Amino acid sequence: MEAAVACKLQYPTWIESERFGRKPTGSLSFGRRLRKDKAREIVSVRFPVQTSCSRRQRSVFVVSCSSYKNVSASTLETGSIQAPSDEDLLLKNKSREVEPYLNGHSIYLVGLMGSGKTTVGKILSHVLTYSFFDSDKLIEQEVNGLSVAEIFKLHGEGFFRNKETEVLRSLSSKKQLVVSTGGGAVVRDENWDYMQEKGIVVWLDVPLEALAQRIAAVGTQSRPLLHYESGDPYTKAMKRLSHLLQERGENYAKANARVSLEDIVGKLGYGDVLDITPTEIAIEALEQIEAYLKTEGGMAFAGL
Ligand SMILES: Nc1ncnc2c1ncn2[C@@H]1O[C@H](COP(=O)(O)OP(=O)(O)OP(=O)(O)O)[C@@H](O)[C@H]1O
Ligand SMILES: O=C(O)C1=C[C@@H](O)[C@@H](O)[C@H](O)C1
Repeated sequence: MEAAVACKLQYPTWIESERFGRKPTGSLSFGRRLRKDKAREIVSVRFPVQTSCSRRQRSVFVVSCSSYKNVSASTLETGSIQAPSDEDLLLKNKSREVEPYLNGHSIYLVGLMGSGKTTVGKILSHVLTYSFFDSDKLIEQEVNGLSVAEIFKLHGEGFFRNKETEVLRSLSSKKQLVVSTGGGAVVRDENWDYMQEKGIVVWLDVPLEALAQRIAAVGTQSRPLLHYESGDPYTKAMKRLSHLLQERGENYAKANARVSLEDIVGKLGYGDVLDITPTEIAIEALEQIEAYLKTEGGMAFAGL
């Protein structure tokens, strides 16, 4: 067992050096002699063949360990190693390409709750060196630090929507922002006027099943619009989100740019939208923003 633990601690460094030293596919193995019983410990690491279309370099590995006399290997560790530099570099390059077209305009992310507006928004703001704001958080600050769920409960949805419009108005005159908006911000026309005064609106279009899975993973407590449904968190989220998408689908579709996770799966050759990283979504967002800004309407908007 001690030997097993030692392997576990030692191998990540070894795997890393192998990974960069040679193509991380196929399998590798080596052994060493254990001092006490002179048994030979065999360690093997398996890397599957990589898909070349991926924007990231991820190697899934399986580390197993067995003694010489008992060759049935027990798996010590499975996992994946990611080289973030590829994705990060692509993101950086894309942002450099898009910046002149963007010309300082803000980015407003819209989409159903759980679509990743905050997660992706923070990545975009960081790479563009823009300021990040979450409109739900700004509303909470305005209302003495009450949570969105408490605001709904104490003051009602109408009050919350008015605060949301006030917050968007206060941001509308500013440039170089990335704003994660509330899921329902798209329903009021005046909110669109504020968002588009100096900003581009980007819709994160995520399949409902993926949204419901993400929301179920963190629970539905902080999301008051899901409280009316019955069932387990996944079922509650699915029911409510499908209604909301029916109600708001046309509004989301008014966005200047759409980032479809299903399209990304197709582009990158992945099996599932759950395989897409937030950075890959941020890259796609920049690509879609660039495509919009290269249209006649987009160029006129950005003053180019
Ligand atoms: N690409 C992704 N893959 C997996 N999980 C993600 C991804 N993007 C976001 N998540 C997770 O989904 C949850 C919701 O993400 P996030 O808070 O960014 O969404 P949101 O659109 O801002 O939600 P809300 O409008 O409800 O505030 C979080 O737990 C986050 O970690
Ligand atoms: O979809 C919605 O209407 C909402 C989404 C959240 O971001 C919050 O703005 C609030 O819970 C309402």
